[in-house]
Amino acid sequence: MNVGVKICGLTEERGLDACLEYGADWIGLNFFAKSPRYVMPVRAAELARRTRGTCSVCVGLFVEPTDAEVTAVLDTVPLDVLQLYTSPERAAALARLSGKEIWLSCPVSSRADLPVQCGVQRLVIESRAPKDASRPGGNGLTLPWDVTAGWLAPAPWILAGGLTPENVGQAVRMSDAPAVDVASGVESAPGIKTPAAVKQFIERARSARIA
Ligand SMILES: O=C(O)c1ccccc1N[C@@H]1O[C@H](COP(=O)(O)O)[C@@H](O)[C@H]1O
Repeated sequence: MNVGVKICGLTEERGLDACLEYGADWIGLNFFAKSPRYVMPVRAAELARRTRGTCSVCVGLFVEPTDAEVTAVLDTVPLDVLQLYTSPERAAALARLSGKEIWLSCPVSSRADLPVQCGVQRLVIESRAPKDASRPGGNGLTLPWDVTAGWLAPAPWILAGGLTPENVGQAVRMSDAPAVDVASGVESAPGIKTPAAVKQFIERARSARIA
């Protein structure tokens, strides 16, 4: 099975064009204002429109958003999916409000943290941020990849946290992840993706199970 790839935190065309050229399945736009990868909705709309007519799907990332924040972004940006850092109950409410496909981020540090049920379309299994971190993701931290081996996932899922072109192959093999997500691991600075790293990340994720 082909490993799906999401590249998250795009802020500029050069990085985005690399993601489209090398066939990223999902393009992440970050609407968490405290993130160095935050994009204003008007700018995000320009980037999202560039993906139309390609095979890549646009994902908007939100941290504990209000209804008004989500509605304002959706009024401007043609998003396909909402990736949420919130509770399952709030995710369900935002699914009803937006009518969009919902992904829910699940912070994981051990097997006990893995969800056994799920009311969303996809789970993002991600390293738990340190208590003093300013954001719940995008910190470049890995989780122990073998925690998901043998897990009966209640929904499709994606592995995130500290992935790089150098470690993504081992991460896919150890975790058995069907898809992977990267932000900081393919950047020269927050939000600025390196085309060669994007290419290498996608190639190595895709060939991980063949190697
Ligand atoms: O990237 C951010 O700044 C960010 C801010 C708030 C929540 C999530 C964020 N990023 C997401 O975190 C994971 C892992 O990122 P990394 O590869 O470890 O840098 C990924 O899903 C990003 O989209």
